[in-house]
This record gives sequence, C-alpha cells and structure tokens, in this order.
Amino acid sequence: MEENLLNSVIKITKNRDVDSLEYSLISTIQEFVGCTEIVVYKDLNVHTDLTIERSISLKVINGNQFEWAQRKVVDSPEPELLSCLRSACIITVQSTDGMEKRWLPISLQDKQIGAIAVVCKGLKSADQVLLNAFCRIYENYLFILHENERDQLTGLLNRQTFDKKIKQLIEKQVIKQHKTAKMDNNRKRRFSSTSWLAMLDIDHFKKINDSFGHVCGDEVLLLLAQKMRYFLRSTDLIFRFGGEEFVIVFEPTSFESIEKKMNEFMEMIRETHFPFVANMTVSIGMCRISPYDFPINVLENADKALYYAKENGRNRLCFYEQLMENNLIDSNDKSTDIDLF
Ligand SMILES: Nc1nc2c(ncn2[C@@H]2O[C@H](COP(=O)(O)OP(=O)(O)OP(=O)(O)O)[C@@H](O)[C@H]2O)c(=O)[nH]1
Repeated sequence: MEENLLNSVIKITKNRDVDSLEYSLISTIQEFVGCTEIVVYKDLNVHTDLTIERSISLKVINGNQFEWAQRKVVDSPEPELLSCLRSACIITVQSTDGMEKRWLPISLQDKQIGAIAVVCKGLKSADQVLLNAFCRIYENYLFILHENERDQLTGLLNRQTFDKKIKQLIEKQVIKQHKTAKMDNNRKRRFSSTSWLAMLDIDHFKKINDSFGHVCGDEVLLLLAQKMRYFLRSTDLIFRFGGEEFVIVFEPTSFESIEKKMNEFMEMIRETHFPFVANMTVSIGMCRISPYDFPINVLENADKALYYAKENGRNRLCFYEQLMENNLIDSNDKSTDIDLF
C-alpha cells in the first residue's frame, strides 16, 4: 500500500501540463479511494459573475466501465459547489441510500479557483485523509504548473505552452476526422467545421510606450487581455506570444461565425476606452487549423495574414485562405519571422 501510494505521488508529479495532472489525480483518487464519480471544477473568473467549468470528470458505470468527460461550462452549478467555492470549506451531503457527495476546495495563491467533487459509498476516515492529501498534492503541483504555463503580466497562456496545446488540438481533430469519415453525409456536414487560429497585434503600440512609458503600456496590455477573456469562450485558448502580440485558438466553428465573432471583437476594441489611448485598434490575421497541419505552418499562415493586414492599413481582419484565393499573398513567401522554439 505504502509503495503504491508513493508511486501514485510520483505519477502525479511527473506531469508537465495541467490537463494530464488532472487526469492523473482522478485516476489516483479512483484507485485508492474508489468513487462512483469524480469531477474537477474550475472557476474561470472571467466575468463579474461566477463562471464554472467542469474541467474533467470520471463516472464509473456498472462497477467496471469508466466514462471520461472533457471540458464544459456548467450552466447551473449545484448550490453545494458554490458554497464550497465561497467558503473554502469541504461540503458533504449524504443521501438515504448511503451514498455521499463531497466537494473539496482547491486554491491557488490563497484564492479559491475550483473544487473537486467525489461521489462515494460513505468514506472511512482513512480514505478521507487520503482524499484530502491527494487534493493538497494536486493544489501544490498546480501552482508550479500554473506558473510555468502562464504569462506573468496578463495571466494568459504563454508562448512556451502553445506548441503542446496546439499539438493536442490537432491530434483531437485527426481522431474526429477518422470518426467523421464513417458518418453519413448529413451528419458529416454538422461536424465539418474546423478550428481557427488568430494572431492579433496592437496597432502602433510603440507610440503608447514612447509617449507614456512601459508601465502605462503594460496597463493597456492587461486591459486588452481582460477584454479578450471576457469576450471569448472559456474553451478558446488565449496566448500572449510576447510584446503586444496575442494568439487565439478557437474551437471548431464555421467561417461565417468566426468572421462575425472577430468583427464584433474588433468593434468592441474600437469602442473601448483604453487608458492613455484615444482610439486603440488591433490588426488580426487568421487561418484554419486543419487536422494534418504542423503547428509552425499554422502560425506562419496567420502571420502572413497579419502582415498583410498591417501593410494594408492596419485595424483589419484578414483571413489567410481568402488572401491566397485572391492571389494577394504567396504561399512560398518567407517574410514571416516566427520563432521555431
Ligand atoms: N509596455 C510593454 N511594451 C512592450 C512589451 N513587450 C514589447 N513591448 C513594446 O511593444 C512595442 C512594439 O512595437 P512595434 O513592433 O514597432 O509595433 P507597433 O508600434 O505596435 O506597430 P505596428 O505593429 O506596426 O502597428 C515596442 O515599443 C516594444 O518595446 C511589454 O511587455 N510591455
């Protein structure tokens, strides 16, 4: 038992990203505590209202089948989950059939950021100790990973995390493509939307820095990051690539909807009163993410579209595929300066 426990701690702390950490945590709780359901909830904290996401969950069906579910925003969180988040206390509810549901709070730098919910058949005190200990190990390790994955100024994902996240997304698309290939045509149409990548750069940002200093420039960057988190879906991935350049990876959707969404976003930025700047605008280059793309090619395509937007008036949204179709850029053009890590 002790050796198994040590091995499970080693397994948890071997992870190098938050998603795999949560997967390990749930598997370990299941192995040592034995629950019928385990869910990791996160408070996304992007809107003034609470926005809760189910980060990952495991359900045991018929005693031996496991059903994993991925990221999803929870529309109506249970009152016990909300109490757990607000009070930072463990909440337990017992039902008449002997089942028990327990919510354990998770904090990061003294701030409640989520909770782990488990459903079990009455927990012995040794199991309760174990469960608490696993949650604390997860919490400590989450802090380290969080520091590694996030940009210090804006709290957005950093450049180093991009490669790993986009590889995961492309892998998922390949699997989905294989599944879609077996579907009939009507269902295929519904599933045919692709993911998109946007590269966004503030126009004339240097002027803000030069006129008001870097601290004021930083404040503008911070406010823009908040606007992005507020405007975009919690499942879209937002990275700060450094300086005044941001990259967004969108969930699969049609060209029409992403174009509409990004035009609305640009309009919102134009209408926002940023400190020190009368009218701040951004330029955006976008491209599709296809299942067999290499991450660097996707970045290059978006960068070419962004370069075109900058060279042709700024304050514009340009799609790589449209520019190519209209022969406005050349696919062999090597004008981009993307870092290869
Ligand atoms: N405040 C602040 N400024 C930064 C940071 N990183 C880079 N910069 C500044 O961002 C500015 C980028 O300037 P340029 O690349 O010339 O771009 P621009 O002035 O936005 O012009 P266009 O992109 O062509 O519209 C430079 O002044 C950098 O010093 C940062 O973390 N904080």
